[in-house]
Amino acid sequence: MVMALHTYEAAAEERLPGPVWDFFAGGSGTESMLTAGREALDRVQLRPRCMVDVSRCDPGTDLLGARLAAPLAVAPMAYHQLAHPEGEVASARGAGEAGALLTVSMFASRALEDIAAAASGPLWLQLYWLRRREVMRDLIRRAEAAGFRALVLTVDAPRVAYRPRDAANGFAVPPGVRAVNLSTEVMAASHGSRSGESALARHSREQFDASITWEDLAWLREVTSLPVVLKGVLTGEDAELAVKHGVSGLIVSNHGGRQLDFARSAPECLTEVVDAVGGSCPVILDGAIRHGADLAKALCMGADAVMLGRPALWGLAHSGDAGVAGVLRLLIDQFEEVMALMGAPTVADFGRSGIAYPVCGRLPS
Ligand SMILES: Cc1cc2nc3c(=O)[nH]c(=O)nc-3n(C[C@H](O)[C@H](O)[C@H](O)COP(=O)(O)O)c2cc1C
Ligand SMILES: CC(C)CC(=O)C(=O)O
Repeated sequence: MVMALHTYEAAAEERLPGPVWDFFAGGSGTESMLTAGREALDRVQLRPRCMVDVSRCDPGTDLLGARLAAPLAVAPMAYHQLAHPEGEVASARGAGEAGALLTVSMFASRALEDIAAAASGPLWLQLYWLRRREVMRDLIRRAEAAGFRALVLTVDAPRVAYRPRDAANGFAVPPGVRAVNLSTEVMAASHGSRSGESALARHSREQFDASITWEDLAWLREVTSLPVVLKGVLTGEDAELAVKHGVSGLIVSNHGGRQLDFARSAPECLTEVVDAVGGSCPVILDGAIRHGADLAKALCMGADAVMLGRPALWGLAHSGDAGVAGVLRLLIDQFEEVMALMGAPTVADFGRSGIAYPVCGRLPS
Protein backbone atom coordinates (compact mmCIF):
# COMPACT_ATOMS: atom_id res chain seq x y z
CA MET A 1 0.00 0.00 0.00
CA VAL A 2 1.35 3.45 -0.90
CA MET A 3 1.27 5.77 2.12
CA ALA A 4 1.08 9.53 1.82
CA LEU A 5 3.99 11.53 3.22
CA HIS A 6 1.85 13.18 5.90
CA THR A 7 0.92 9.71 7.20
CA TYR A 8 4.61 8.99 7.86
CA GLU A 9 4.97 12.42 9.47
CA ALA A 10 1.97 11.92 11.74
CA ALA A 11 3.16 8.46 12.78
CA ALA A 12 6.64 9.78 13.58
CA GLU A 13 5.27 12.64 15.66
CA GLU A 14 3.09 10.25 17.60
CA ARG A 15 5.91 7.79 18.23
CA LEU A 16 8.77 10.10 19.18
CA PRO A 17 9.27 11.81 22.55
CA GLY A 18 8.33 15.52 22.39
CA PRO A 19 11.88 16.97 22.63
CA VAL A 20 13.14 14.60 19.90
CA TRP A 21 10.23 15.57 17.64
CA ASP A 22 11.03 19.23 18.31
CA PHE A 23 14.71 18.64 17.48
CA PHE A 24 13.69 17.07 14.15
CA ALA A 25 10.94 19.51 13.23
CA GLY A 26 12.29 22.75 14.65
CA GLY A 27 14.07 25.68 13.05
CA SER A 28 16.22 28.59 14.16
CA GLY A 29 15.23 32.01 15.48
CA THR A 30 11.67 32.93 14.51
CA GLU A 31 11.51 29.72 12.43
CA SER A 32 10.76 31.87 9.37
CA MET A 33 12.85 29.59 7.19
CA LEU A 34 10.79 26.50 7.98
CA THR A 35 8.14 27.62 5.50
CA ALA A 36 10.07 29.90 3.11
CA GLY A 37 11.47 27.16 0.89
CA ARG A 38 8.15 25.39 0.63
CA GLU A 39 6.37 28.61 -0.29
CA ALA A 40 9.00 29.34 -2.97
CA LEU A 41 8.64 25.88 -4.51
CA ASP A 42 4.84 26.18 -4.42
CA ARG A 43 5.05 29.37 -6.48
CA VAL A 44 6.88 27.60 -9.31
CA GLN A 45 4.47 26.34 -11.96
CA LEU A 46 5.20 23.53 -14.38
CA ARG A 47 4.88 24.09 -18.17
CA PRO A 48 4.16 20.72 -19.74
CA ARG A 49 4.78 19.79 -23.36
CA CYS A 50 2.42 17.42 -25.15
CA MET A 51 2.64 14.88 -27.95
CA VAL A 52 5.98 13.58 -26.68
CA ASP A 53 6.60 9.83 -26.53
CA VAL A 54 6.43 9.12 -22.81
CA SER A 55 5.59 5.43 -23.12
CA ARG A 56 8.83 4.82 -21.22
CA CYS A 57 10.08 7.30 -18.63
CA ASP A 58 13.45 6.81 -16.96
CA PRO A 59 14.02 8.77 -13.74
CA GLY A 60 17.58 7.38 -13.43
CA THR A 61 20.60 9.66 -13.35
CA ASP A 62 24.32 9.82 -12.53
CA LEU A 63 25.68 11.95 -9.70
CA LEU A 64 29.44 12.25 -9.23
CA GLY A 65 29.92 8.85 -10.80
CA ALA A 66 27.14 7.06 -8.92
CA ARG A 67 24.09 5.65 -10.70
CA LEU A 68 20.84 6.57 -8.91
CA ALA A 69 17.26 5.44 -9.50
CA ALA A 70 16.30 9.14 -9.51
CA PRO A 71 18.00 12.48 -8.83
CA LEU A 72 17.35 11.99 -5.13
CA ALA A 73 19.64 11.78 -2.11
CA VAL A 74 19.05 11.66 1.63
CA ALA A 75 20.48 14.76 3.34
CA PRO A 76 22.90 14.34 6.24
CA MET A 77 21.05 14.27 9.54
CA ALA A 78 22.51 13.65 12.97
CA TYR A 79 21.61 10.76 15.27
CA HIS A 80 19.24 8.51 13.26
CA GLN A 81 18.97 6.32 16.37
CA LEU A 82 16.73 9.02 17.82
CA ALA A 83 14.20 7.80 15.23
CA HIS A 84 14.85 4.05 15.24
CA PRO A 85 17.12 1.68 17.20
CA GLU A 86 18.91 0.56 14.02
CA GLY A 87 19.65 4.16 13.09
CA GLU A 88 21.77 4.83 10.01
CA VAL A 89 22.15 1.10 9.30
CA ALA A 90 18.41 0.94 8.57
CA SER A 91 18.59 4.19 6.59
CA ALA A 92 21.39 2.79 4.44
CA ARG A 93 19.35 -0.32 3.71
CA GLY A 94 16.27 1.75 2.89
CA ALA A 95 18.13 4.21 0.66
CA GLY A 96 19.86 1.35 -1.15
CA GLU A 97 16.57 -0.42 -1.71
CA ALA A 98 15.11 2.72 -3.31
CA GLY A 99 18.26 3.40 -5.37
CA ALA A 100 18.92 6.72 -3.63
CA LEU A 101 22.18 8.11 -2.26
CA LEU A 102 22.62 8.42 1.51
CA THR A 103 24.67 11.20 3.08
CA VAL A 104 25.86 10.11 6.52
CA SER A 105 26.23 12.87 9.11
CA MET A 106 29.45 13.35 11.05
CA PHE A 107 27.09 12.96 14.02
CA ALA A 108 25.83 9.54 12.89
CA SER A 109 24.84 7.24 15.72
CA ARG A 110 26.14 4.06 14.02
CA ALA A 111 29.71 3.23 13.00
CA LEU A 112 30.66 4.21 9.44
CA GLU A 113 31.81 0.64 8.79
CA ASP A 114 28.47 -0.86 9.90
CA ILE A 115 26.55 1.63 7.76
CA ALA A 116 28.72 0.78 4.75
CA ALA A 117 28.24 -2.95 5.32
CA ALA A 118 24.45 -2.49 5.24
CA ALA A 119 24.43 -0.18 2.21
CA SER A 120 23.70 -1.34 -1.30
CA GLY A 121 23.78 2.19 -2.71
CA PRO A 122 26.32 5.02 -2.71
CA LEU A 123 27.29 6.81 0.52
CA TRP A 124 28.71 10.27 1.13
CA LEU A 125 30.10 11.46 4.47
CA GLN A 126 29.19 14.91 5.82
CA LEU A 127 31.70 16.87 7.93
CA TYR A 128 31.68 19.94 10.09
CA TRP A 129 35.08 21.57 10.37
CA LEU A 130 36.30 20.71 13.86
CA ARG A 131 39.03 22.52 15.73
CA ARG A 132 40.73 19.14 16.04
CA ARG A 133 41.74 18.37 12.47
CA GLU A 134 43.21 15.01 13.44
CA VAL A 135 39.67 13.87 14.31
CA MET A 136 38.49 14.92 10.84
CA ARG A 137 41.46 13.18 9.23
CA ASP A 138 40.73 9.95 11.08
CA LEU A 139 37.09 10.04 10.03
CA ILE A 140 38.02 10.68 6.39
CA ARG A 141 40.45 7.73 6.41
CA ARG A 142 37.74 5.47 7.79
CA ALA A 143 35.21 6.72 5.22
CA GLU A 144 37.67 6.09 2.39
CA ALA A 145 38.38 2.59 3.66
CA ALA A 146 34.65 1.85 3.99
CA GLY A 147 33.99 2.91 0.38
CA PHE A 148 32.28 6.28 0.86
CA ARG A 149 32.29 8.12 -2.47
CA ALA A 150 32.43 11.81 -1.50
CA LEU A 151 32.74 14.24 1.40
CA VAL A 152 30.14 16.90 2.09
CA LEU A 153 31.50 19.90 4.00
CA THR A 154 28.69 21.84 5.65
CA VAL A 155 29.57 25.53 5.43
CA ASP A 156 26.44 27.21 6.78
CA ALA A 157 27.05 26.23 10.39
CA PRO A 158 30.20 27.77 11.89
CA ARG A 159 28.09 27.23 15.00
CA VAL A 160 24.65 25.72 15.56
CA ALA A 161 22.10 28.55 15.48
CA TYR A 162 19.76 29.36 18.35
CA ARG A 163 16.81 27.01 18.04
CA PRO A 164 14.03 28.03 20.39
CA ARG A 165 12.45 24.60 20.75
CA ASP A 166 15.74 22.92 21.68
CA ALA A 167 16.60 25.76 24.06
CA ALA A 168 13.21 25.56 25.77
CA ASN A 169 13.54 21.79 26.08
CA GLY A 170 17.17 22.03 27.23
CA PHE A 171 17.64 19.47 24.48
CA ALA A 172 20.52 17.03 24.82
CA VAL A 173 21.05 13.74 23.06
CA PRO A 174 19.65 11.07 25.39
CA PRO A 175 22.01 8.53 26.96
CA GLY A 176 22.26 5.48 24.75
CA VAL A 177 22.49 7.50 21.54
CA ARG A 178 25.96 8.79 20.68
CA ALA A 179 27.92 10.20 17.78
CA VAL A 180 29.92 6.97 17.85
CA ASN A 181 32.32 7.97 15.07
CA LEU A 182 33.70 10.82 17.19
CA SER A 183 35.74 10.36 20.32
CA THR A 184 34.00 10.72 23.67
CA GLU A 185 36.23 13.69 24.36
CA VAL A 186 34.93 15.55 21.31
CA MET A 187 31.35 14.62 22.09
CA ALA A 188 31.24 15.09 25.85
CA ALA A 189 29.62 18.52 25.69
CA SER A 190 26.69 17.39 23.53
CA HIS A 191 25.18 15.37 26.36
CA GLY A 192 24.04 16.67 29.72
CA SER A 193 21.13 19.05 29.34
CA ARG A 194 20.64 22.42 30.99
CA SER A 195 17.33 24.14 30.86
CA GLY A 196 17.20 27.17 28.58
CA GLU A 197 20.11 25.94 26.46
CA SER A 198 20.64 23.33 23.76
CA ALA A 199 23.59 21.05 24.51
CA LEU A 200 24.26 20.77 20.76
CA ALA A 201 24.49 24.54 20.37
CA ARG A 202 26.94 24.67 23.29
CA HIS A 203 28.92 21.78 21.87
CA SER A 204 29.25 23.39 18.44
CA ARG A 205 30.76 26.53 19.95
CA GLU A 206 33.35 24.42 21.73
CA GLN A 207 34.25 22.01 18.92
CA PHE A 208 33.53 23.66 15.53
CA ASP A 209 36.30 25.76 13.99
CA ALA A 210 34.56 29.01 13.10
CA SER A 211 37.79 30.53 11.74
CA ILE A 212 38.04 28.53 8.51
CA THR A 213 38.13 30.34 5.16
CA TRP A 214 38.40 29.33 1.50
CA GLU A 215 42.17 28.82 1.87
CA ASP A 216 41.58 25.99 4.36
CA LEU A 217 39.94 23.89 1.66
CA ALA A 218 43.45 23.16 0.39
CA TRP A 219 44.06 21.14 3.59
CA LEU A 220 40.96 19.03 2.99
CA ARG A 221 41.91 18.44 -0.63
CA GLU A 222 45.40 17.37 0.45
CA VAL A 223 44.05 14.95 3.04
CA THR A 224 41.77 13.14 0.63
CA SER A 225 41.29 12.39 -3.04
CA LEU A 226 37.53 12.02 -2.52
CA PRO A 227 35.39 14.67 -4.21
CA VAL A 228 34.46 17.52 -1.84
CA VAL A 229 30.92 18.90 -2.03
CA LEU A 230 29.97 22.11 -0.16
CA LYS A 231 26.59 22.23 1.58
CA GLY A 232 24.94 25.52 2.40
CA VAL A 233 26.03 27.79 -0.46
CA LEU A 234 23.35 30.40 -1.28
CA THR A 235 25.03 33.00 -3.51
CA GLY A 236 26.61 33.18 -6.93
CA GLU A 237 29.71 34.80 -5.39
CA ASP A 238 30.35 31.86 -3.10
CA ALA A 239 29.54 29.37 -5.86
CA GLU A 240 32.26 30.95 -8.03
CA LEU A 241 34.77 30.88 -5.17
CA ALA A 242 33.92 27.26 -4.44
CA VAL A 243 34.59 26.25 -8.03
CA LYS A 244 37.83 28.25 -8.00
CA HIS A 245 38.90 26.33 -4.91
CA GLY A 246 38.31 23.00 -6.60
CA VAL A 247 35.07 21.70 -5.10
CA SER A 248 33.30 18.92 -6.96
CA GLY A 249 29.71 19.87 -6.19
CA LEU A 250 27.45 22.35 -4.41
CA ILE A 251 24.37 21.90 -2.27
CA VAL A 252 22.11 24.95 -2.26
CA SER A 253 20.58 24.78 1.20
CA ASN A 254 19.14 26.66 4.18
CA HIS A 255 19.90 23.67 6.42
CA GLY A 256 16.18 22.91 6.57
CA GLY A 257 15.48 26.30 8.21
CA ARG A 258 17.83 25.52 11.11
CA GLN A 259 20.61 28.06 10.54
CA LEU A 260 20.38 31.67 9.24
CA ASP A 261 16.93 33.11 9.94
CA PHE A 262 15.46 35.67 7.44
CA ALA A 263 17.60 34.39 4.57
CA ARG A 264 16.59 33.98 0.95
CA SER A 265 15.23 30.47 0.61
CA ALA A 266 17.27 27.80 -1.19
CA PRO A 267 14.91 27.41 -4.19
CA GLU A 268 15.10 31.19 -4.71
CA CYS A 269 18.93 31.00 -4.76
CA LEU A 270 19.16 28.03 -7.08
CA THR A 271 19.30 29.68 -10.51
CA GLU A 272 21.86 32.23 -9.29
CA VAL A 273 24.16 29.41 -8.14
CA VAL A 274 23.55 27.32 -11.27
CA ASP A 275 24.42 30.29 -13.49
CA ALA A 276 27.57 31.07 -11.49
CA VAL A 277 28.78 27.49 -11.72
CA GLY A 278 28.09 27.31 -15.45
CA GLY A 279 27.96 23.52 -15.58
CA SER A 280 31.42 23.02 -14.06
CA CYS A 281 30.09 20.91 -11.18
CA PRO A 282 26.77 19.38 -10.12
CA VAL A 283 24.36 21.52 -8.09
CA ILE A 284 21.92 19.94 -5.63
CA LEU A 285 18.86 21.61 -4.12
CA ASP A 286 18.21 20.76 -0.47
CA GLY A 287 15.25 21.55 1.77
CA ALA A 288 11.45 21.50 1.62
CA ILE A 289 11.33 18.73 -0.97
CA ARG A 290 8.03 17.02 -0.26
CA HIS A 291 6.71 15.75 -3.62
CA GLY A 292 8.02 14.24 -6.85
CA ALA A 293 7.01 17.44 -8.63
CA ASP A 294 9.64 19.27 -6.54
CA LEU A 295 12.31 17.14 -8.24
CA ALA A 296 10.97 18.30 -11.62
CA LYS A 297 10.94 21.95 -10.53
CA ALA A 298 14.51 21.71 -9.20
CA LEU A 299 15.74 20.10 -12.42
CA CYS A 300 14.03 22.79 -14.49
CA MET A 301 15.84 25.45 -12.45
CA GLY A 302 19.12 23.72 -13.28
CA ALA A 303 19.74 21.40 -10.33
CA ASP A 304 21.24 17.98 -10.99
CA ALA A 305 19.52 16.38 -8.00
CA VAL A 306 17.71 17.14 -4.75
CA MET A 307 18.27 16.18 -1.14
CA LEU A 308 15.55 15.06 1.20
CA GLY A 309 15.83 15.62 4.95
CA ARG A 310 13.10 15.19 7.55
CA PRO A 311 10.80 12.92 5.50
CA ALA A 312 13.50 10.23 5.56
CA LEU A 313 13.50 10.43 9.38
CA TRP A 314 9.69 10.15 9.40
CA GLY A 315 9.99 6.96 7.34
CA LEU A 316 12.71 5.66 9.65
CA ALA A 317 10.61 6.36 12.77
CA HIS A 318 7.59 4.76 11.13
CA SER A 319 9.13 1.43 10.12
CA GLY A 320 12.93 1.45 9.89
CA ASP A 321 14.45 0.56 6.52
CA ALA A 322 11.06 -0.20 4.96
CA GLY A 323 9.82 3.24 5.95
CA VAL A 324 12.88 5.01 4.52
CA ALA A 325 12.51 3.05 1.27
CA GLY A 326 8.74 3.73 1.28
CA VAL A 327 9.21 7.50 1.55
CA LEU A 328 11.91 7.58 -1.15
CA ARG A 329 9.91 5.37 -3.51
CA LEU A 330 6.84 7.52 -3.02
CA LEU A 331 8.75 10.57 -4.27
CA ILE A 332 10.36 8.63 -7.11
CA ASP A 333 6.99 7.27 -8.27
CA GLN A 334 5.47 10.74 -8.13
CA PHE A 335 8.44 12.08 -10.12
CA GLU A 336 8.05 9.37 -12.74
CA GLU A 337 4.40 10.34 -13.17
CA VAL A 338 5.33 14.03 -13.46
CA MET A 339 7.88 13.08 -16.15
CA ALA A 340 5.12 11.44 -18.20
CA LEU A 341 2.66 14.29 -17.74
CA MET A 342 5.33 16.93 -18.45
CA GLY A 343 6.44 15.28 -21.69
CA ALA A 344 9.93 14.79 -20.23
CA PRO A 345 10.85 11.09 -20.48
CA THR A 346 14.42 11.52 -19.21
CA VAL A 347 16.08 13.69 -16.57
CA ALA A 348 17.90 15.54 -19.36
CA ASP A 349 14.56 16.70 -20.80
CA PHE A 350 13.95 19.16 -17.94
CA GLY A 351 15.03 22.75 -18.59
CA ARG A 352 14.04 26.30 -17.76
CA SER A 353 11.28 26.26 -20.39
CA GLY A 354 9.58 23.65 -18.18
CA ILE A 355 8.61 26.17 -15.52
CA ALA A 356 6.95 29.53 -15.06
CA TYR A 357 6.52 31.82 -12.08
CA PRO A 358 3.35 33.72 -11.35
CA VAL A 359 3.59 37.40 -12.34
CA CYS A 360 4.11 38.49 -8.72
CA GLY A 361 6.43 35.55 -7.89
CA ARG A 362 9.81 36.36 -6.40
CA LEU A 363 11.79 33.61 -8.11
CA PRO A 364 14.19 34.62 -10.90
CA SER A 365 13.46 33.24 -14.37
C1 LIG B 1 17.23 16.33 12.75
C2 LIG B 1 18.14 16.98 11.75
C3 LIG B 1 19.49 16.81 11.86
C4 LIG B 1 20.35 17.39 10.93
N1 LIG B 1 21.69 17.16 11.02
C5 LIG B 1 22.51 17.66 10.07
C6 LIG B 1 23.89 17.33 10.09
O1 LIG B 1 24.36 16.61 10.94
N2 LIG B 1 24.66 17.88 9.12
C7 LIG B 1 24.16 18.71 8.14
O2 LIG B 1 24.91 19.18 7.28
N3 LIG B 1 22.85 19.00 8.09
C8 LIG B 1 22.02 18.48 9.01
N4 LIG B 1 20.68 18.74 8.94
C9 LIG B 1 20.14 19.50 7.79
C10 LIG B 1 19.80 18.56 6.63
O3 LIG B 1 20.95 18.02 6.05
C11 LIG B 1 19.01 19.25 5.52
O4 LIG B 1 19.71 20.39 5.11
C12 LIG B 1 17.58 19.65 5.87
O5 LIG B 1 16.99 18.73 6.76
C13 LIG B 1 16.77 19.72 4.59
O6 LIG B 1 15.50 20.18 4.81
P1 LIG B 1 14.18 19.24 4.90
O7 LIG B 1 14.26 18.58 6.23
O8 LIG B 1 13.10 20.24 4.77
O9 LIG B 1 14.20 18.28 3.75
C14 LIG B 1 19.82 18.17 9.88
C15 LIG B 1 18.43 18.34 9.76
C16 LIG B 1 17.59 17.75 10.68
C17 LIG B 1 16.10 17.93 10.50
C1 LIG C 1 24.31 17.80 15.69
C2 LIG C 1 23.86 19.01 14.90
C3 LIG C 1 25.01 19.94 14.74
C4 LIG C 1 23.27 18.54 13.62
C5 LIG C 1 22.71 19.60 12.72
O1 LIG C 1 23.34 20.05 11.80
C6 LIG C 1 21.37 20.04 12.88
O2 LIG C 1 20.75 19.67 13.88
O3 LIG C 1 20.88 20.78 12.02
